Amino acid sequence: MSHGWGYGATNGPDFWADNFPIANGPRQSPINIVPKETQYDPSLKALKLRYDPFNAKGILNNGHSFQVDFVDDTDSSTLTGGPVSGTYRLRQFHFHWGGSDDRGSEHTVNGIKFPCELHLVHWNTKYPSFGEAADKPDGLAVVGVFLKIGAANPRLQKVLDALDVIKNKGKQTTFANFDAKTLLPGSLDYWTYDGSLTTPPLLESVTWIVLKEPISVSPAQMAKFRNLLFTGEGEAPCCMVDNYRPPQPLKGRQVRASFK
Ligand SMILES: NS(=O)(=O)c1ccc(C(=O)NCCc2c[nH]cn2)cc1
Ligand SMILES: [Cu+2]
Ligand SMILES: [Zn+2]
Repeated sequence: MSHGWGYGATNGPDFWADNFPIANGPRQSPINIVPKETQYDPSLKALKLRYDPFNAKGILNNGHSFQVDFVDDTDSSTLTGGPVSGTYRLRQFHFHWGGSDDRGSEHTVNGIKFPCELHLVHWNTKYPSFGEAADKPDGLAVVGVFLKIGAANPRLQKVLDALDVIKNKGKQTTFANFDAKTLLPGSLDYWTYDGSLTTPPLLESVTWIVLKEPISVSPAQMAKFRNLLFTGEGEAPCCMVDNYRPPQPLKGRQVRASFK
């Protein structure tokens, strides 16, 4: 992906508004979630995530994170229920992480940063494709999962073991037969709010569904994330770390909770 934006001192989040003025829009993401200020909404449905491992396709270093892409030409890996109506198809998942365990997540809870955050990206099948859905107010639904330091998470291992071959920007490899459901915590209790992509083009098209329960990751596993490079082969190497946007103004938005 050749794009000028990044997370560096001269092209990071503070500069994104220069080329993407929506960066200062009314429904930007991520946000700081203050549980005491969220509103329990009994009308919110349970989140229904049905993922078919057969849909996993490949894993790519796109120069700002790495993503696992899914075949999304049928309704075999979907998100339904929760705060959304209709059917959303899983397109990809990716992560954001820090250079050390004290930072890395995009959403924060009571101002607390987690070392890493997983995003499972889905698009609304009322539109013909991801590209068509990406700029519609109800086009995307992203499930956010916090990772907190603890015991090594065996479910992450297959993803982490693939990172050695996609160290540089633009590298990709096949990634078959992966069940993304194994990355989810035991509880699907969530907070939800209307937001945006957290990277340029920062489109205000995302219904955010942030799970309350984190999954675990060990320090050694975090080191594997930090082994990736923002840079392409032959360029001066720059470690892929701190690829997170800080929380954005709530601007009057309500954050609803699916649980008491
Ligand atoms: N962090 S997030 O809000 O979940 C998120 C999810 C998806 C995209 C996305 O599809 N971006 C458009 C095209 C592109 C450019 N570079 C790589 N993909 C960006 C951010
Ligand atoms: Cu890109
Ligand atoms: Zn993301």
